[in-house]
Amino acid sequence: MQHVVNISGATKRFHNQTVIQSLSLSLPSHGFIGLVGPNGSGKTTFLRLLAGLIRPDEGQIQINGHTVSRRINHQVAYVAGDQGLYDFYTVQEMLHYAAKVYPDFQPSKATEIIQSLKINDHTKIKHLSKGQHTSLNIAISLSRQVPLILMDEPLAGLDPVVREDILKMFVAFAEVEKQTLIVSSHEVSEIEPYLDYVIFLNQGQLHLFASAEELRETKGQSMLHMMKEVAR
Ligand SMILES: Nc1ncnc2c1ncn2[C@@H]1O[C@H](COP(=O)(O)OP(=O)(O)OP(=O)(O)O)[C@@H](O)[C@H]1O
Repeated sequence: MQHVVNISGATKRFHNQTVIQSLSLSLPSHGFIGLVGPNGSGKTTFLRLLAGLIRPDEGQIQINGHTVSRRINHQVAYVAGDQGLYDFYTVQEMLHYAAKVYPDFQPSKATEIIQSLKINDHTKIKHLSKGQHTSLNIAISLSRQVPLILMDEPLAGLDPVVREDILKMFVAFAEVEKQTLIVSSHEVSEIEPYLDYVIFLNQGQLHLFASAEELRETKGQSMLHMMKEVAR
């Protein structure tokens, strides 16, 4: 199997707290991966390490053979909260900006996604609802031809209708046959049906990395159930 991510013995500490502990893991070069684990298990830190926003104190992280640093953003799209959009732009101006900044950006795909979301592209970013704001941010990432897309809790704080729209957007527009999409979520049962693989973190350690199908068949229990067991 080809791997897009190779992590070997990665450890990350903040002050004296070890947040990611001797983590080793290789991730396939395509598929939808759910990153789950109890609060404080290190999910955000894990994604920030992959995005090159922070460095491991020990160990190695490589994406397609390149050691991760801030310059890795030509290989990685990263979505976290409200970051990345400029309030004073219209949606259309934001897409033009993305096309300038990211050589891999596909404007026609972005336009198609925006239309499917029924967002008017003349609207100023600051006038978008929270759901539209998040959806636009995700749409921009899904329009990049990068091997790895990372999303930190993209469903957090959104109502069920918007969450479902975002999940539909993943299904319709993520190119999981040639890209790897990693999405962290507390809403495990909500994303579970869409997943190809699951990364389970607990107290900064890799509890489990497995194919979702295998888990459903062999464990015969839901991921939510497993997460509750681990958190106990
Ligand atoms: N920049 C930082 N400085 C100090 N401590 C940090 C920093 N970032 C994370 N931590 C600590 O690392 C631990 C893991 O945090 P992280 O946000 O990675 O977990 P998480 O699994 O994403 O949590 P949640 O599910 O609550 O969002 C927490 O105890 C947190 O306080």
